[in-house]
Amino acid sequence: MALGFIKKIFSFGKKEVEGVPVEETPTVPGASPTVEQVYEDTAAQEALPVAAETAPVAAESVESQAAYAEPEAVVDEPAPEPEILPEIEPVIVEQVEIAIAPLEDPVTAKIEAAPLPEAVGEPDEAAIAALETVPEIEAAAEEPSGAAAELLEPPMGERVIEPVAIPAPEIPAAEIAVSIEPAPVPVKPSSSKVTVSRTVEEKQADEPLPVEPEKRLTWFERLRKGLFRSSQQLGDSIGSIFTKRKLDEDTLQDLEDVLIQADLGMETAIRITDALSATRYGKDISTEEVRTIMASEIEKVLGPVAKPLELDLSHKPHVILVVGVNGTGKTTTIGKLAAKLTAGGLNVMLAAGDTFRAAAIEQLHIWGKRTGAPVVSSKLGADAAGLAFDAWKQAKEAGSDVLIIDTAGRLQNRAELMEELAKIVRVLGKNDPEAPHTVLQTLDATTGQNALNQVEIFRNIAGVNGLVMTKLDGTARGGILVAISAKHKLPVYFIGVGEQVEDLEPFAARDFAKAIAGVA
Ligand SMILES: Nc1nc2c(ncn2[C@@H]2O[C@H](COP(=O)(O)OP(=O)(O)OP(=O)(O)O)[C@@H](O)[C@H]2O)c(=O)[nH]1
Repeated sequence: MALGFIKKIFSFGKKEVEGVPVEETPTVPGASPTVEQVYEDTAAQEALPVAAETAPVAAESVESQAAYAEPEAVVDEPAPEPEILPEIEPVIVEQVEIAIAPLEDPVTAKIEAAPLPEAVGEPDEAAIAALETVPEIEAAAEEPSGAAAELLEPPMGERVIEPVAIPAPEIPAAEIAVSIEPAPVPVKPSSSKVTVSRTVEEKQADEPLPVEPEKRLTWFERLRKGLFRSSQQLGDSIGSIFTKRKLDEDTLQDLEDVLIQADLGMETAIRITDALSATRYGKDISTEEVRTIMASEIEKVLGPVAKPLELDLSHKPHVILVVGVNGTGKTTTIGKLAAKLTAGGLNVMLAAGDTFRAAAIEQLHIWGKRTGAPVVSSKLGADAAGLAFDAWKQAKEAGSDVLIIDTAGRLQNRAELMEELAKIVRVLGKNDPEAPHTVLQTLDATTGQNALNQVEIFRNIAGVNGLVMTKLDGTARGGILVAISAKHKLPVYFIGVGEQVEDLEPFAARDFAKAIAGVA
């Protein structure tokens, strides 16, 4: 990849959603295709290296790769789920009254083979029961006395043929349908009734068809679903404010309170109420109109921060340090991001800077295998800053384009841990005064107001210069991102909308604003 001192900007463009125009990604003439171009190529996406076998062999210098050469099972091959089979219970569907004739002719039972959906697997008790009963019925018919007499002249006036277990291998139950037909037998005139459970055949007709695997929602559907609850609550509150009331000082004040409660922040709340009063003061206004103006104002706040991630590849490696509170999705985001970058043809190296948790190191190795990115790690409890320093050297030697460093999650109020983070930043600067070039903070969308404080402190300590909001597919409260954007104006590069490798999407202001406001 031609680099030199040319500053190449790699940006991840936005896909057009519901009529939103695609933003053009600036490219340098003659430069290699941008990540956006490659990423948007579906074939390239599909060719995303996932299996460990497709991963290039990690650099020899990478420590502990051997230690993490786990069995295949560690990587993302889920064990096949046992088939969930519809349980068929014997049900007496219909009672058939049969006049029993003298026992001259046999009562027959017929077994028919009929293909069933694959989903049926276990031997059906009623089918087995009926099959088991056949020889008994036939035998009884040949010998009218004894067993037949018992079967055909039930003492209680009703008879249910009882199931008897038979060995499954002899009867491929998945392919058997059984019907027991009392006719064509001349039967004994009698008031006796035989109740036949025509269970299996009848029941099959009622059985649900094989269920198709659930269709995965698109990222935008997951975003909407994640924000649905909060946008619905917002809509309900707005509806209750404006029912039979005009837009006046009181309703505007009530609306402002509701918007603040939805984490949108004072600044944006005032912005929305100002926009409303400018055009609709003293008039009736519907919830839909309020929602539409709200979406438009939120988009104005988010538009300037919805930016593609820029990689300055005149620095080799471009260092991305990923920081944030515990469990906000740092490691997962690193894995997703590495997948995007490697799919775009970049050489990526990962560094397991969370030296506190063995599971975190292991998790990063798994992502490394999936994405074909070598992972630098050290033993548990090692100095994280030292690890970051070594990782940079190894990335330099290996000619990596990008080094992504994971860090231990920490609460922003843990001074000693925050100091450790500051040390990582300082140490990286010894190798390359401008490193880390990108300090990415992950924010959990299910967190409310606290996220504002998290950004404040991580920004001061580690120089955060970009954000990723994760878990927007959960029960998310996305409003806080609006407040953070209004206050910090930090670029928001991506949103996380699931746990899978492909569930990282470029942040699109209009989509997000509409999802929060609940506008179609
Ligand atoms: N639903 C959903 N889950 C996510 C998303 N991103 C991360 N997660 C999950 O959140 C959990 C925590 O993610 P991690 O990547 O381990 O978070 P972390 O910040 O590295 O955690 P620590 O190392 O403990 O600080 C995991 O179960 C992830 O699968 C997302 O966008 N959507």
